[in-house]
Amino acid sequence: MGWPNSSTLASLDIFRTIAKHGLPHFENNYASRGAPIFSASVNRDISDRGGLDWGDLAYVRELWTGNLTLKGILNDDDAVRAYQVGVDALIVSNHGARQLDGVVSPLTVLPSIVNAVGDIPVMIDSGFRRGTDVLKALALGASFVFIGRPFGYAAAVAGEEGVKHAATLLRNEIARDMALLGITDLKQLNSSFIYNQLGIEQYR
Ligand SMILES: Cc1cc2nc3c(=O)[nH]c(=O)nc-3n(C[C@H](O)[C@H](O)[C@H](O)COP(=O)(O)O)c2cc1C
Repeated sequence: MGWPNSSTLASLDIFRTIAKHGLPHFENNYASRGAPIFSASVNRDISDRGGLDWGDLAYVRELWTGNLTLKGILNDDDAVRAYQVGVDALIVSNHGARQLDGVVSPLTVLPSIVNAVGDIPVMIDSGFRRGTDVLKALALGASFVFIGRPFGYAAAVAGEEGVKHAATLLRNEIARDMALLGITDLKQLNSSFIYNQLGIEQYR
């Protein structure tokens, strides 16, 4: 198979887009056109999101009619604000504690966020490693639990087989833990499965 000829290339959407708008470029910081996206020798500035605010979320909501999920929520006020803007779901997350030092653990704030915006799915990630971690989050009201780095590590060690193996370990742990808790369906989980040592109101 040879290199596609020019008429094949022109029929590809990506080339039509590049022809019309130029090479893709980051525009989430400044409106001015930055460095080309394909460059080995450029200092990028994609870490400062200080220019983004709730108005941007409202704008995205206006433009995007599909499902909109907002990730990175860690307190009730932000959850309620996002809900009022019209997001369809939230992910309570500190991005794996890889961003701000000293940030709160998502599991700690989950019950209160679920309490604040209970009628949209509230999902969670950051630091979930074992079957019991997943079950704790579900018991505290999470609709879904995401796991990041463990699958990255599994892929690094053994590729697709590694990821399948990691998923199997987790699935087996969850099944065993459910048996140990005496439940047959995840829907049976609720906050009464968590011993509320601190007496936190929203756990009840
Ligand atoms: C290498 C790496 C890059 C990431 N990049 C982003 C990102 O660009 N945006 C984002 O919202 N989260 C990002 N995350 C965070 C993940 O989406 C996710 O929230 C986190 O890995 C979940 O925590 P866990 O890895 O402890 O399971 C990144 C995580 C890793 C490990």
